[in-house]
Amino acid sequence: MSPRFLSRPVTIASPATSANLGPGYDAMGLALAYGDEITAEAAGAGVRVDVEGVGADQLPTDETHLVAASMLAAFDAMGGRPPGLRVRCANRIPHARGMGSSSAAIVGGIVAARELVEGGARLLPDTEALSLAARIEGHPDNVAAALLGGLTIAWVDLDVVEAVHIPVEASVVVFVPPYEVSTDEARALLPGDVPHADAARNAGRAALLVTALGGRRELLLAATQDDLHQAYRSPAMAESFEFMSELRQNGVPAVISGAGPTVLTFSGDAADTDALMARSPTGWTARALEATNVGARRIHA
Ligand SMILES: Nc1ncnc2c1ncn2[C@@H]1O[C@H](COP(=O)(O)OP(=O)(O)OP(=O)(O)O)[C@@H](O)[C@H]1O
Ligand SMILES: N[C@@H](CCO)C(=O)O
Repeated sequence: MSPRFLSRPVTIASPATSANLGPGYDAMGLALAYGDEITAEAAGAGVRVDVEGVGADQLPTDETHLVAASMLAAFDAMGGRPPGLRVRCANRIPHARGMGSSSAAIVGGIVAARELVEGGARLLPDTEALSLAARIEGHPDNVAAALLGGLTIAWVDLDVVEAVHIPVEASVVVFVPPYEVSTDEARALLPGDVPHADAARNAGRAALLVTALGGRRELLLAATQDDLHQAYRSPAMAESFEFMSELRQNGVPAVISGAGPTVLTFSGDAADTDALMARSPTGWTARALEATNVGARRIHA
């Protein structure tokens, strides 16, 4: 039976996310208090998307737009689509930089669709929304953090994606370079196999990271060491890899954010944050951000 669509527009705030956090490749994600807003309404006929901010004049304006496509997939999962859909995106998350722009679009779209359907939360609960979002994105780490907020650890059993949400307090600085690297390009650089010793080391560091982010800040440098993906990807992001390595040599817990090329550091008090911001390479944008324990959510109507 086709669902009943609500007539009022909804606005969703969808957070940026940093995946991997060093050793947690394809599993760990952290939601950041910075993001995009999506306003959507089941109205008119056909699909129309307006974009302001990042991606305006570049992104499609029809049903192939990632937010619209994710909304349509969510409507299908809930039993049917409305005759028309109007979407307005106010984008702040930079694209193809490793800050989870595609996950914010996918999860924001799914949550918007859910809010436009009577009983949407029952028809598409978080458990199912997460698997749907991960299917669209191709891996679960960013979408889990975008949906649930906080620090998330996601895993996949057959086709079902599950995740735990761990509330955290964390301050970070993101250093966004002026160049893009798409996730597809960064994933294509990874080898099919890795040495057993590297995998074993990563497992230990990822486990340690949960404790480090739980308050044992002195462990963060050791806990963010990665041997599975960052170095393999360095040919596509040489400046980022070099900057991250230099920071780590100076004792700063720095990682490549997501699939890169943004570099993320965990920071301490305001003075530490200011000192880190001052190290931003010329032409890059440094931003001090807090983690948020809230995922994509309705903020108006
Ligand atoms: N708000 C958006 N609206 C529509 N399409 C988007 C939006 N954000 C991202 N995209 C699409 O996703 C692409 C970027 O996705 P990609 O997975 O390569 O990087 P990312 O999500 O920014 O980084 P990462 O996954 O490493 O954190 C963009 O080039 C665009 O095609
Ligand atoms: N785990 C993913 C995150 C980027 O979306 C990767 O590193 O490719």
